[in-house]
Amino acid sequence: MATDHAQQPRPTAGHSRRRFLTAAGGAVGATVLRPAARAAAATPSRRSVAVLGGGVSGLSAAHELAERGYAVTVYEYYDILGGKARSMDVPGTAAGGRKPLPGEHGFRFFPGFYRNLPDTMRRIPFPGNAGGVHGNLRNATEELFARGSGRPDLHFPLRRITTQPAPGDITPSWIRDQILSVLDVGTRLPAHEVAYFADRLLVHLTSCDARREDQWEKVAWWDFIRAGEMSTEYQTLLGIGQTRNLVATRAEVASTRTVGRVIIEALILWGLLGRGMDGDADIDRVLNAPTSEAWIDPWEAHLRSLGVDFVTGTQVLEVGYEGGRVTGVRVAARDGGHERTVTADHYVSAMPVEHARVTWGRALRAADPQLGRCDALKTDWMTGVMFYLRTPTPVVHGHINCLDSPWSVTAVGQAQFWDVRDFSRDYGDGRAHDCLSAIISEWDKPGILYGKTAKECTRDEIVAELWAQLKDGLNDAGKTTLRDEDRLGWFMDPAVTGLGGPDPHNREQLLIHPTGTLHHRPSAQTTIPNFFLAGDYIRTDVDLATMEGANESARRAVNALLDADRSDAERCRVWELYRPPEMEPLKRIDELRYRLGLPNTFDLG
Ligand SMILES: Cc1cc2nc3c(=O)[nH]c(=O)nc-3n(C[C@H](O)[C@H](O)[C@H](O)COP(=O)(O)OP(=O)(O)OC[C@H]3O[C@@H](n4cnc5c(N)ncnc54)[C@H](O)[C@@H]3O)c2cc1C
Repeated sequence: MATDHAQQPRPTAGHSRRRFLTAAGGAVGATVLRPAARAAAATPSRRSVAVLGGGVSGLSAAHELAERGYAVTVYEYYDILGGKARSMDVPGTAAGGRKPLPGEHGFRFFPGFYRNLPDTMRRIPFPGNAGGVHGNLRNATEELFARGSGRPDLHFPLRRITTQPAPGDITPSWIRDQILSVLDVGTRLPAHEVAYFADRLLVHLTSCDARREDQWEKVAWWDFIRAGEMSTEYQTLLGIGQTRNLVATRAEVASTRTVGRVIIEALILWGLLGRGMDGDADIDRVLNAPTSEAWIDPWEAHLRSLGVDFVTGTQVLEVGYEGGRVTGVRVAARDGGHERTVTADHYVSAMPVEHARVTWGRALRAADPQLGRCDALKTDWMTGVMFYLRTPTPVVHGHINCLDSPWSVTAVGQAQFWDVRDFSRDYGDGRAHDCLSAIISEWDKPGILYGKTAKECTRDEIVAELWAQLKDGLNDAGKTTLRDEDRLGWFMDPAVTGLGGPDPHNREQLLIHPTGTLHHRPSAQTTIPNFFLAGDYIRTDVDLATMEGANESARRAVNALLDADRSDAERCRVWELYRPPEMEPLKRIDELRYRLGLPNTFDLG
C-alpha cells in the first residue's frame, strides 16, 4: 500500500466570439469545433498566445482565448494539467483492472457563491450532462465542527434556511449532539462576547467600499473582533476557525476586509440566505468523482478540440523583455535539459506568485512597478493527506472542521459524494472503500503526539499526528468514527520534500491574506502591451486565493488582451460578489462619515 511516493500577423484580432462560434456551428457558450472551423483555426495568420502555467487560471485563459480564435499554447511544469486542483494517481496501487487510488494536493470545495468558475464548468462538455462538468457538482449539506477532548460536536446545516432537513437526517443522536453542543458552546461563549461579535459584523456589513479598502484592509481580523481580550472559545470559534482552518491565514494577521467580505458575508451569511448564488446551489459543493476525472481531464480534451496545444514537463525560466515588449520566454525541460526560447504575439503568466516572480527579470520589473510589489505577497503551507479506509466512512454529509486541532485540520469523506463511482470496484486493489481527505493548514504549531510542528516532523510522523488529531476530534462523546485497523494507507503530494530534515520545502504553497495584501496585488493588465497576469494572487473582486479567483483573474487578463488587440470579440463576463440592496443606504451614509473622518455608525470601538 502506498505511503511516501515519488510522483509521481494579426488579421483575426477582431474575431468576435459570437461570430467565431457561429462559424464553428455552435451556439453561444458551445463547445466542440466542427472540422471546417478547426481548419480555419489552424490558419497561420491567427494571433498567438503563450499561456505560462496549466492550473485553473491558465486553463481558464486558454479556454476564453481559444473560443475567440486565438492560437494558444500552454506551457506547464508537470506532466499533467490542473495545478493545485489536479488529481494524482497513487503509484503502484492499481490491481485487477482498477485505476490507481486517487490522490490530490488537497480536497476541493466549490462554494455556492462562486459564479465565474461555474460558468466555465458549464462550457466544458461531459457525456450525459446537459450542463457540462458543472453537472458533476454535488451539494454538501452539513458541516461538522468537531470538538476535541470529549466535547460534543456541532452539526451545522449548510442548506439555505428555507430548505428543511430531510426527515432521515434528524436522528436521536444528532438531536442530542446539537443540544449538548449548543449548550456547551453557549456556556463557554459569554453573552457579552457574542453581542460584541454581532456588533462587529454590523460594522463591516454597513461599511462603505472605501472604508473597507483603506481602514479594514489594514486591521487584522483578530483585532477587529477583539479576540485577544476574549475567551479561548471565542478565539477558537470566531477567530481561528474562520481564518486559519479555512484559508491558511492566521487570524492574528488576516485582513478584516477579506475575512469579513468573503468568508463571513458571501460564504456564510448570504450563502445561508441563498443570495448571490450560482443558481440553486447550496453553500458547499464538491465533485462527484476525483477532480481530474470529473473536471480537469474533460477540460483538457475540450481545449484540445478547440485547438489548444499543451507543452507539459516544461519549466518557464525567464520572461524576456526588450524595447517595451515581451520578446520571448526562456523554457527548459523540467529536469533542466533542452533550453530554448518560445515566442508568441501575447504572453499570459498564469503561474502562482512565488513561481511567477522569479521569471521576471530586472528590465521587465522596471517596466511595470506592480511586478516588484508582488515580492511583498506572502504564501504559506496548506497541504492534504488522503487516508484510504477499509470501511465507508462518510462522517458527515460535508466538511469536517476540527476546531480544537493545533494543526487546523479540516477533512471530508469523499466516497459518499462519488455517486458515479464504486470506490472498491473502481480504485486500488479492491480493499479500500473510502478516502478520508484531510488538510493541514497550520504547519508551525506543535502537535499533540510528538510536540513538534508539522514542518519538523517526518512524513510518517505527520501522518500519525494528523490521524491522532482527527481521532481527537471525531472519536469522542461515546463514538468511534475512526479505527486504526481501518487505515490501509495514505498519500501526500510529493511536492512537499525534505520533511524531518533541516530544510523542508513545499513547491505548492498558497497565497495568504495578511493585512495590506490587497494593495500589493497586481491587476491582470500590465503596462507592457503584450504581457498579462492571471492567477489567484491577481487583484480580483472575489479577493480570496481560490479557484474562483484564479478563474476571475483569467477573465480579466483575456479582456485586457482583447483591449490591447483592439479586438471586437465579446468580452469575458466577470461576476462580482453579491451586494445586498438593503445595506446600500447604510453604506452611503458610511461613505459620508468616512470622508468626514467619523467612525461607522455601529462602531462603538
Ligand atoms: C490544500 C489546498 C486546498 C485548496 N482547496 C480549495 C478549494 O477547496 N476551493 C478553492 O476554490 N480553492 C482551493 N484552494 C486554492 C486553489 O487551489 C488555488 O487558488 C488555485 O488552484 C490556483 O490556481 P492557479 O492557476 O492560480 O495556480 P496553480 O493551481 O498553482 O497552477 C499554476 C500552474 O503553473 C505551473 N507552474 C508553476 N511554475 C511553473 C514554471 N516555472 N513553469 C511552468 N509551469 C509552472 C504549476 O505546475 C501549476 O500547474 C486550495 C489550495 C490548497 C493549497
